[in-house]
Amino acid sequence: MNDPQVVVHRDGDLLAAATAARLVTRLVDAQAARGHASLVLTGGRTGTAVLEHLRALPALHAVDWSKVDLYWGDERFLPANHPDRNETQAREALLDHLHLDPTRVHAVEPSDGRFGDDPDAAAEAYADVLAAQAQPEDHGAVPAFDVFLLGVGEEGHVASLFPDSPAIHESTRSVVAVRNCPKPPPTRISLTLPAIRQAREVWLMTTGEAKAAAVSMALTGAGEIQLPAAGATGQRRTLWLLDTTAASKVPDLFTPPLA
Ligand SMILES: O=C1O[C@H](COP(=O)(O)O)[C@@H](O)[C@H](O)[C@H]1O
Repeated sequence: MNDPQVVVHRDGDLLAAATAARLVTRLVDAQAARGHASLVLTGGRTGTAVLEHLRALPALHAVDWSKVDLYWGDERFLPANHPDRNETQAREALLDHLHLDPTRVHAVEPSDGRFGDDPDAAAEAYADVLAAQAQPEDHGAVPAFDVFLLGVGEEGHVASLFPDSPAIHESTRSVVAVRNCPKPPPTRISLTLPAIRQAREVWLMTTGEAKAAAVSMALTGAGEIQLPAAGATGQRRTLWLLDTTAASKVPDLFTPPLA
């Protein structure tokens, strides 16, 4: 497994702007290599801020967005177009302003969708979507995503994998229904750690003093059951993108002083 890399930005706005620029470069490189790219989106404040910055970036159009497969690492299980759905927020922040191929936008079923109010059926259907997109060279039940974006909760959750919840113990399925979440809404759909770990690159992004303890523990040997962010790693790269306050408890080893 690769060692995590840590990049610290002066504040949250700069972090979101720099991550947006980094994302354009990564997607352009993937398309140059294979003709297409894949990106897993996250909900939450930092994830949405990155998409807003992307929208304003002139280099945005260096990416051929019609050849980007978009997925969500987790979704709040709510009716279609609900303002709290991660999909709705991503569409408003960026996706509605791009020329996407709708067949490459892989959203999680809403609670008033094909499976009605049955999160297990919606989770199973999303696992089928991911399996259908996985290529033999991906060696797994989900695609080897180019970039998997993740926010990090104060208690160390990533996607909708909360500490010591049934979902964080999942070792075979790629997508699960999550109930009784400590953060509203209580019912969600989430990719699991085995699915996250299929990604080429995992980028964990967070800001603020309230996240500092979780970030520090994840980087210094916490177990993934108690601190799910500790188990979110990429095949080629695991990148922590932080502002100075979220990084304030990270040992110097990870954040060498600038030359
Ligand atoms: O509810 C969620 O929260 C996390 C973290 O959000 P943040 O606002 O603290 O950045 C997010 O990663 C997840 O996708 C989302 O469903």
